Amino acid sequence: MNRTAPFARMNGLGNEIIVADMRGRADRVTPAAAIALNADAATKFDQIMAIHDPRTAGTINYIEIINSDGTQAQACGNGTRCVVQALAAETGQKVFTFETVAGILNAEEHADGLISVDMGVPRFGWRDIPLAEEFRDTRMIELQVGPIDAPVLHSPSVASMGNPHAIFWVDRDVWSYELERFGPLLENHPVFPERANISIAQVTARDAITLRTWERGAGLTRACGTAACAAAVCGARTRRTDRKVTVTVPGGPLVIEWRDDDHVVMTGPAEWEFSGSFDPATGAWQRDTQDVA
Ligand SMILES: N[C@H](CCC[C@H](N)C(=O)O)C(=O)O
Repeated sequence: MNRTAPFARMNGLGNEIIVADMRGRADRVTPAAAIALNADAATKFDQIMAIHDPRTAGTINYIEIINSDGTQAQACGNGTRCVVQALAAETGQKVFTFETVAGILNAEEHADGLISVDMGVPRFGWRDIPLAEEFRDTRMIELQVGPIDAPVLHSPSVASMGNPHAIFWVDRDVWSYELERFGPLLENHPVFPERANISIAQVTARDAITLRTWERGAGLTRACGTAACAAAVCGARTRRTDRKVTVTVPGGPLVIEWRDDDHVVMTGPAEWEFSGSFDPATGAWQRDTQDVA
């Protein structure tokens, strides 16, 4: 087996993604390789989307998701759009069915280049999020954090899109909160036994949310697709928003629709940056010469 595997450096609304082509290989991207790639400014990433051979009939690939701290994630919306764009460019296919830890995802690249991913169904039970104790109403759980000299975050909605999310609703500009200070405290709060992605959401219309996210295992990112989905379904559950909303994250807008069949469909862009090859065991990499501008 060749020591190195191809990769594409991409982004989904600024969420920095490495799409690693692990097809035809028996090995996996190691946490050490992820941490080494993230330590290099040129390949610093939020998530690695490792494309493996299919594990379930009817799917074309199994996608393993690794956060920049080396931990595994069950779902990644922006990264899935990057995988779709990379495979569409390679194969000419426009419709895809992937398997991830969170389940089977269907996706499509549209003629305008935007990509829609069916992110599956949201889960709201306290055991599904998961939470460390029983909360009967996950539309709002009692959780408070924040020093007395700053706006306090409290009473989040919680949901799972395969990965855990807490959405703190605010009525001030989302940039007026020190998410870099509160984020790690909340990510690691004991109420979240598997940690959690922490978002601040401001509803600006029945069909519009502004969102910032401190991601589990990655920190502040310019976009979090599953958080946008979680904010959309929690907005509808708490009657703040309709079931189709535009969620504007620092990197740009995502359109999220919580369909009547309970599936959540996210639509947005993906962008290729450069390609290279890397050693999945160590993270040593080199850029492809032909794409150097
Ligand atoms: N940090 C997340 C995974 C990536 C989510 C985000 N990048 C997205 O686009 O959904 C977690 O550990 O659950």
